[in-house]
Amino acid sequence: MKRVGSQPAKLQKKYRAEDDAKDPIQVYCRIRPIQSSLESSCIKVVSDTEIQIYCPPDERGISREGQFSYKKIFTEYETQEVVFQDLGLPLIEQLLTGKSSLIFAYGISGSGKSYTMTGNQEDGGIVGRCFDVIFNSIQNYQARRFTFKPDKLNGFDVYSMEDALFFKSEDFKNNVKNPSKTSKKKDGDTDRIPFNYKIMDIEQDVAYSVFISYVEIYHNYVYDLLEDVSDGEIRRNSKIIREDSNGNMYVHGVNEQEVFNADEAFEWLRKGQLRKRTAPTFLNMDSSRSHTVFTIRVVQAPLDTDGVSIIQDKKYTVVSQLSLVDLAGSERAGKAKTTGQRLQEAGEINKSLSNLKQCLKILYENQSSSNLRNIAEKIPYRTSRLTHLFKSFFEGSGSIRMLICVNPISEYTELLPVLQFGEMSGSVQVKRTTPLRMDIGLTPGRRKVIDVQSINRIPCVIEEDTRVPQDNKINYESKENCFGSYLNLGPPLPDLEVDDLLDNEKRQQLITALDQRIKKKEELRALLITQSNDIRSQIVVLESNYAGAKQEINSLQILRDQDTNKVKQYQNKSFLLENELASLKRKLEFMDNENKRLKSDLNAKDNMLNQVSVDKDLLKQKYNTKIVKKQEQLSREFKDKWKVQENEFEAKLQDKKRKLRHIKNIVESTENIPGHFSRRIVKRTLSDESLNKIEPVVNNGKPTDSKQNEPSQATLRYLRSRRSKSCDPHERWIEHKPPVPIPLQTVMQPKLKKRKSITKLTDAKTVSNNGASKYCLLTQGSDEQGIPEAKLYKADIIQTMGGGAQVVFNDVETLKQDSPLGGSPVKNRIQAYNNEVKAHRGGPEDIQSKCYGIQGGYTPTSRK
Ligand SMILES: Nc1ncnc2c1ncn2[C@@H]1O[C@H](COP(=O)(O)OP(=O)(O)OP(=O)(O)O)[C@@H](O)[C@H]1O
Repeated sequence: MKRVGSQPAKLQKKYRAEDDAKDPIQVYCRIRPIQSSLESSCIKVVSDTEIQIYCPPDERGISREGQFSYKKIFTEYETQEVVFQDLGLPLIEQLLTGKSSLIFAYGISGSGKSYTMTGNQEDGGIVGRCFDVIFNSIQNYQARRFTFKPDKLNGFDVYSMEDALFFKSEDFKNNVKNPSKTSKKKDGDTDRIPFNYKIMDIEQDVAYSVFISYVEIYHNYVYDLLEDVSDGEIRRNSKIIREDSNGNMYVHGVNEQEVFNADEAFEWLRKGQLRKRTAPTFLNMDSSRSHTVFTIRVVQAPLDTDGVSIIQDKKYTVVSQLSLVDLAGSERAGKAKTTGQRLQEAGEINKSLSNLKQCLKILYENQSSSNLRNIAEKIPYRTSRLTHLFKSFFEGSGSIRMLICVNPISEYTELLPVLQFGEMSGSVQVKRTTPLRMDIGLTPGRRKVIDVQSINRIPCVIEEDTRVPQDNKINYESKENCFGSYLNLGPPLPDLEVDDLLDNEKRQQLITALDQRIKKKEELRALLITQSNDIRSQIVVLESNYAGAKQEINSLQILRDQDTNKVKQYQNKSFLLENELASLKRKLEFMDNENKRLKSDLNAKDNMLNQVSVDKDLLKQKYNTKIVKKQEQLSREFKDKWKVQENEFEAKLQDKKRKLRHIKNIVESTENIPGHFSRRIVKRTLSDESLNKIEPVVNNGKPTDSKQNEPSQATLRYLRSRRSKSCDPHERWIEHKPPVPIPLQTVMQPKLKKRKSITKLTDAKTVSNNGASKYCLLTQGSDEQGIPEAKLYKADIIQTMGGGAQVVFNDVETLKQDSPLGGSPVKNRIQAYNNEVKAHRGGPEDIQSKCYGIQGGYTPTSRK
């Protein structure tokens, strides 16, 4: 016989040691629908396996977001059925093949964990659907009630049919005595809608029994929710967790109920839920205050060679379990608004959840490649009952699935750790438990043979009506003998003794009866053949119909799948669009506020600008009046100064006029100077009319010919002029001198004792190598009035460290010939000379030009 399932302890351990394969914890995420249109979601579904959460910008304009990936994301539109098919159904298949699994729902309070795990009457959750699928699948292969009984050590004892019948009668008596302990439907309980799904491919040569238990972990104590206490009884004893001989953890002494159909199991679930501790909080009106663990255990034992009875050997019994855990929600006291007892509960819940997180984290770190030292840190399973109970799962006694439930209206900071924990858990690996097939040497298909023969249906799997007797009355109607008249070949054979064969009459009766039977047999055979043929042809028709229907179903399924996918895509799209719309709305709101703020800023600045311009105008006005006042004051001062200066100039003018008059008098008195006092006189052109007037030279009171009397002419001479050296020495001059000699002091060149004269300065060594300490640059030019002047720019020569010299100018000396009467004597002399030349050539004679002619043109030479 080929068997699928977890094996007896020793065998299992042997196989596990050989098998090092590991699987990651499969993490799913379900998003709860938003209940009010006013609430906005902070979750965006990116794909089937990825979601994004984001946090709207805070007051500093910083927004945050995070992306997480899981095995699958169930959006708010996914139904309970879809969630079950993806999450629960594969685990039921495993369960029936003897493999254990664990599902736990994790999330913040009010995120939909209980809704997903247990659901409600109309829309059952994973637990209820598990019952339906299990019983739909095994209904023809169930063992008689009480064939298996828990041995209190997490195993099961197998009993014979007689023992089972005995236990059954005992149980029946108990139920009759204590009707309150039997579960009854209450008035008002609506009928739940069963989930019609059946696993077809299950092992048939075994008999199955299903046991359920339901515990809660409250304040780190384990309580049995199906404990055999009457409903009014308040307190139950806490249970302890133990390890069985296979290393599996179990709740010692827990009440395991054998159930025969989904309704019965559902009744127990309902009963347990009534006992479960819940309380209203701000986050959830029916908040779980404890972690609950619903365990379904399937016990399987192989049928014997005949396919009739179960092999009563414990070592061939296979037990697998599915634990469905609804964790209490993590909650912040502030948000849940809990106080007193609720606050204490929340503290305990958070403590056990954080230990669960810690265990998985250490498991992950021990497994991760970054753990280079390869030293596994001890995992604190025992710190909390929750992790202690599932220690064996984390160590590889079954597969684990986690469902992260999220409420999209939760805050970013609340969601972040939940989603991070989920993502991290998805990286934790647990040992793979492959269902092992053990050949116990029996022919497969034993049950089928018996079924086909339809003889004596397997007593061990005949199900009696297991329902609780209505009104405590026993229903004695047993199932009808189904073999009926087909096996009756005719009238009964006459009772014969051996001696009766000698009696002809009796022998004839026997022969007739046998003939009738033979005839009946022939008839039956013919009937069988016709019926077989009919059935065959019907089967052929049915098969062809079936093939057609199957094809049609397949094509319909394909169409349905396509439609479903399309619908999903549209749903996702619309969800994304809604999210985008919401975020755009938020942005718009933010921009509106910003706009308003900027407008008010602008207005304030406008007002400020107006104020500033008013201030400016006032200031301008103030300064304008000040300027006007200042101008008036300045013009008054200027007028005063002007008057003073005018008076000064007037005084100076008068003084000059007086001096001129004095000179004039001197000049007029020259007629009395003896003729032999020949002297050089320079005639000046005077601005003063009286001075400009040149009077003719008078000789003894008589006017003389100008040419004749040239040397004795009385002319205005410039007293400081110097005789030019360029005059020809051979010329002979008549010198007309004034009576009083005038000192000649004009020096137009410097007198430098030790000097070197140069005309060009091209080489710096000329200055540096001559041992000179002074430098003089001589320039010659004329001033604004055209009077020639020589300028001496004097400097010190300072020797530098590099062997050069630096010339530092520190003085300017200007040499200029000036006349007390103004004008340029040199210029006048040049003019006079030119006139003289003209006069010599016989041009018009003029006393003034003659005077200049005597003096000759002297151009001061410049020294360099
Ligand atoms: N997918 C869903 N569809 C419709 N309603 C939902 C869904 N998920 C949750 N709800 C509703 O949200 C409410 C809270 O859900 P539930 O009690 O399952 O939260 P919880 O996570 O178990 O909370 P706690 O941890 O406090 O027990 C319930 O009224 C439930 O009906």
